[in-house]
Amino acid sequence: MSGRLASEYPSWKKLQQTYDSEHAKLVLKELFAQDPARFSKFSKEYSSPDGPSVTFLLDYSKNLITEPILETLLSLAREAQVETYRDKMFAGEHINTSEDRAVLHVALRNFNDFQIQEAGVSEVQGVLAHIKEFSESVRSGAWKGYTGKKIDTIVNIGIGGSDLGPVMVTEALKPYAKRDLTAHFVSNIDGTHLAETLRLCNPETTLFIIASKTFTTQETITNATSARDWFLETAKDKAHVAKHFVALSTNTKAVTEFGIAEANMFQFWDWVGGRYSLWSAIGLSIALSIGYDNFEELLKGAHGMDKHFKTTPLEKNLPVLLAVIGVWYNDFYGSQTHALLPYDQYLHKFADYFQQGDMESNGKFVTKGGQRVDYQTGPIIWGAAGTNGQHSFYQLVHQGTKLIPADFIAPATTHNPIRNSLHHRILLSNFFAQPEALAFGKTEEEVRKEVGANASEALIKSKVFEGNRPSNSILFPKLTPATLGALIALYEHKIFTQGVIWGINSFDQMGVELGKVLAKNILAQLNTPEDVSGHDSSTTGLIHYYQKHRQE
Ligand SMILES: O=P(O)(O)OC[C@H]1O[C@H](O)[C@H](O)[C@@H](O)[C@@H]1O
Repeated sequence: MSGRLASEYPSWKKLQQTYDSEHAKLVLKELFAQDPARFSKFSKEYSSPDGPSVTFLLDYSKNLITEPILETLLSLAREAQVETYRDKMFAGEHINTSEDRAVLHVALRNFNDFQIQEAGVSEVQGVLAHIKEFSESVRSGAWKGYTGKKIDTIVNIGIGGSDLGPVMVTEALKPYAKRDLTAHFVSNIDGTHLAETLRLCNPETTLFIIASKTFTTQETITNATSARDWFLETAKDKAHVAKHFVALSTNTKAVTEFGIAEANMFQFWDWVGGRYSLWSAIGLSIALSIGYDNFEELLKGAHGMDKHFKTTPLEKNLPVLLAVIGVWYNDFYGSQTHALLPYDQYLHKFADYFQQGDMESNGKFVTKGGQRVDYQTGPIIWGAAGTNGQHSFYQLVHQGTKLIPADFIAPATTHNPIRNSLHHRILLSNFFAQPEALAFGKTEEEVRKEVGANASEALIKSKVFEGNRPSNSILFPKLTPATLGALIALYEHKIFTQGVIWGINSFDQMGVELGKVLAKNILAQLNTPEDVSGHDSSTTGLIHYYQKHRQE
């Protein structure tokens, strides 16, 4: 984040030399055989420094690293001044330089530990009190709809960071949810998303939460306006909007212009990045679903991880360890992607969430100083809940030609111990088996023994697992709100650390602008073929084909 090219650091050069001369010798099977203490050297148990108890085990021993390699990776983090930039973030310095903004999601979950000077930070507690009061009144039934009925459905209308966090967390913490308060999330501008959701809603008992930091996002404002039209078809009187629409935003003017009173607005600030905003007012749907106390546990769990990140030496600092190991694969092994594989159905949106969290943060080719990087930055993040992925894409992860580092994530205890936790034991046996299979594979010799003398050479080769495919494993006692908070913060700080090493600004998102501008221009040209101008022949041809075939 200093804006320097990472490839100029002495440790980067050393890592390149190490990779060139040693990577062929980095064989997990041998590394484990040579060192019986490998697991204890390369695993760490996290315990929350204070607040609600959170513990988990991070096992990073199945990575293609040795102690000297890890030391050099940590030196790289030091040369890139990760600690200095971390402290600048926590102090409220404007490290988002292109937008001249502080980056203070840590202030949203700060329970009086960090002293942060920035406008708005002193208002955080007031907004939390507003969230508490409002969510309790909706959940208790004290808040009534326009015909005097209690709210039984909430619809969060938002996109990107104003959608993905609330969806992921409400799904993850469903065991804590009020089951008679149904939560829906509408994000896509495709009218189908709203139409299919409204089919499930009763205007008398539905609360719409319009979530948009800017309150100018085309999808959200269009969906919100259509939802209001739908509501008024039944409710008729505009005065009833106040009981059924609230806004989560930084833009008071646009919210009031939309017709939502300031009293029904939950404020946040420009130093909350969209993809880091679930901890802010954007988390209202979470608080409504799981209750304010659980929402606060989520914040406290994250705060514990913030303290860990802020105070722990780099060699024991879990987000930093994940970050530098990721850099090793991304920049030296040439891995293009990183898979997030939670063995927990409740975490089925975890990878979706971190697609934005990571790829919008670190998908940048220019350093903070404006130089084109000469190395890879953010990986492609993807994944799915286990064991589903095993029956679709794991074939490629095991035997394909690409190296795909993966994080396996699982709870020791399930919220649904059906058949005496039989399901969970089967699930976890897979959680243990997959990293083992990836790391150690199956040799040709082993295959030969198994298939017998008559098997063809081709069959034997096709059954070989080369192994040596790296992974991290994260195992925690149970998926509680605080544990989830800590896990999310773990990845947030991993992303931060990698961004600093790569010298990029992880907190702007210029790359989403061009498409928006072009779409606006095209929208004005869609009516008639004569209006279509200024495009290449492909774009023109596509628009003309649409104009010929649409039925509206
Ligand atoms: O919350 P909003 O202002 O509506 O923004 C919603 C989303 O849209 C933008 O395009 C950004 O890329 C995202 O970072 C943001 O989360």
